[in-house]
Amino acid sequence: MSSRSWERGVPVLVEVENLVKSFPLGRGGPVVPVLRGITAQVSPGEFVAVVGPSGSGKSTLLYCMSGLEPATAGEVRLLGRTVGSLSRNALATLRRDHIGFVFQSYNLIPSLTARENVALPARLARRRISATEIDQALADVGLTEQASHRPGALSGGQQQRVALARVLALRPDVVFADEPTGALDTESGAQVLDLLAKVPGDGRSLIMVTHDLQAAARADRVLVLRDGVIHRELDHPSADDVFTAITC
Ligand SMILES: Nc1ncnc2c1ncn2[C@@H]1O[C@H](COP(=O)(O)OP(=O)(O)OP(=O)(O)O)[C@@H](O)[C@H]1O
Repeated sequence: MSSRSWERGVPVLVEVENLVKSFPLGRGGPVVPVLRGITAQVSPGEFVAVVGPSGSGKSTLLYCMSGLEPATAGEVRLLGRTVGSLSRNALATLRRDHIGFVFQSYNLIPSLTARENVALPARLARRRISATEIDQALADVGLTEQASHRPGALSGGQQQRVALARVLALRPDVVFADEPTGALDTESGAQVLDLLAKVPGDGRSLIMVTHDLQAAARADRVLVLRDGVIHRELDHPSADDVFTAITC
């Protein structure tokens, strides 16, 4: 890469350069490109939304950016480390210590209480996290009273807030969110979005895939994907701007 941003003294948390990702079309079928040369950077404190038509490659971009999916070609750097050159363990450690994920499906363990679900990743990662920190994470998402409830006794919005508390308790530098409000009603979705929107305010970055124009309009920057390339990039757009960029 010609001018690495951190070499110029500009902190960048996530950087992709000419990212290409291809998948085989069915078993033994031809390999088709889904991402066809994407270059983007995300700085600390930024909220970046990724929008675009269904199948344009939004989730694939998120998974490649976060190191969950290997790139077919091009470079992905997380906190200045080139993902493709890391060992599987080093990548897992980097993700564990710096990255958080929020999915549309909350992925909570049904047999564990909200508090236990929040504590689990830290325990698995052998990270010290106090009971006070766990309680604070649940309080931050407004679920103090539900701390001992199991997911089955919580609404979808509450479950997503537990999932968010689970991520935020580990204080990741970058939070990746894939349609985090996609399964929620308007009010629950707005609550989850309000909480997510605080992440960049705390100096961390939030990268969120969404179909929700209003949600995208809260981002500092919106990447509009079409057919696996960045079709438009918008700064502080309105929901109407986002709609126009997706459809035109
Ligand atoms: N693991 C995979 N194997 C094969 N093809 C895949 C895989 N993951 C994604 N694809 C294909 O890549 C294309 C883009 O998928 P992706 O989920 O990234 O799009 P998207 O923009 O997030 O779509 P949506 O808005 O519907 O969620 C689709 O055609 C999809 O079928």
